[in-house]
Amino acid sequence: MKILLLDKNHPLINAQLSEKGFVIEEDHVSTYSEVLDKIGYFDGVIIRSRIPIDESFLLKGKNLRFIARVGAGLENIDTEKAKQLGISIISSPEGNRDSVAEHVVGMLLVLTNRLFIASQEVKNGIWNREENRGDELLGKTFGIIGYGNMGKATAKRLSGFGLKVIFHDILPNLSDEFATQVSLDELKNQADILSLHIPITDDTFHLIDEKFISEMKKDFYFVNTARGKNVKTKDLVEAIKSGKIKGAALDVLEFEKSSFENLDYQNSDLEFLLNSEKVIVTPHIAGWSHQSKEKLAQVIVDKILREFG
Ligand SMILES: NC(=O)c1ccc[n+]([C@@H]2O[C@H](COP(=O)([O-])OP(=O)(O)OC[C@H]3O[C@@H](n4cnc5c(N)ncnc54)[C@H](O)[C@@H]3O)[C@@H](O)[C@H]2O)c1
Ligand SMILES: O=C(O)[C@H](O)CO
Repeated sequence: MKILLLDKNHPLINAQLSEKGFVIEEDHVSTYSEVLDKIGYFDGVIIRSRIPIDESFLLKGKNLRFIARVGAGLENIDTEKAKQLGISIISSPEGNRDSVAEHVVGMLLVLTNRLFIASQEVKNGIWNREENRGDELLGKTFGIIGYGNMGKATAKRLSGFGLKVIFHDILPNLSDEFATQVSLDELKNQADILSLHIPITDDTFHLIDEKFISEMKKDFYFVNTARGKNVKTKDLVEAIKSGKIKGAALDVLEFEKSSFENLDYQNSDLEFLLNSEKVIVTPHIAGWSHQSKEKLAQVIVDKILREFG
């Protein structure tokens, strides 16, 4: 089989698949239309986020048998059309869920213990203990929306903190030893911390908006490592200003360009988030550890070999 590798990834993908007789072409530079011109020659494509796999792409790829995404989110792929055309979609959330879960815990502790602000102050000659008292996690309720790979891995990591972990998911009967499934209303009633772990779809676009936030019974901390577009940023900003959201840890932002490689900085809501003491922001790196780079690659290779080897 001929496979087109469209993004830079761990070299083990190319090495292991070549060894098994797959013919690999690596192309990290061609534009969408240049890729379209040649996609008909390939049996499989491996991507991260550089090129959208839309209907035109899939129709041009007459020989395509699979699209493999090095990562979890599949919003960059027209999965419905692929299904209709009998093209397999392979993703690799098992490869970056540990990294995401550790990132959530890390961001949460930084936020609730004011670690970043306190450290910056000391470095700037300010010794301010009173304003930098931490807010303990012990006894709080951590509410997860979306209990798949990322949500579950996060719940597992939190079990040692004395938190009650609850979650809401559209699929039933997912409770386990780490967390208890509740209705969305119940989650809104109980949660002191809200963490998103849902995909971005038409149903989850701007799920967190003014209405949702106002229905949260308590003031709460907010963590988002899912997608920026799950949140209506204007409403998030208002809730931080009003104190309803006590602090936000954001790995993803609505203003990311599609390649996840930069931000659209021309926006006043973004400006607020970047300047607010109550907000910490990372550049879409929750699933981007040294280890996940290799694990994601290995998951992709193993799944391709299982199906097509
Ligand atoms: N920041 C990062 O680096 C990073 C890394 C990995 C994944 N992600 C994001 O996390 C998302 C989740 O990944 P995953 O592997 O856990 O996906 P998953 O499919 O394993 O789990 C998602 C869960 O959300 C549930 N869900 C869907 N819509 C819902 C809704 N409206 N309300 C409640 N639950 C709903 C699904 O039933 C499913 O159980 C990805 O789609 C991606 O956007 C981000
Ligand atoms: O979906 C994922 O795996 C990460 O967000 C990187 O795209």
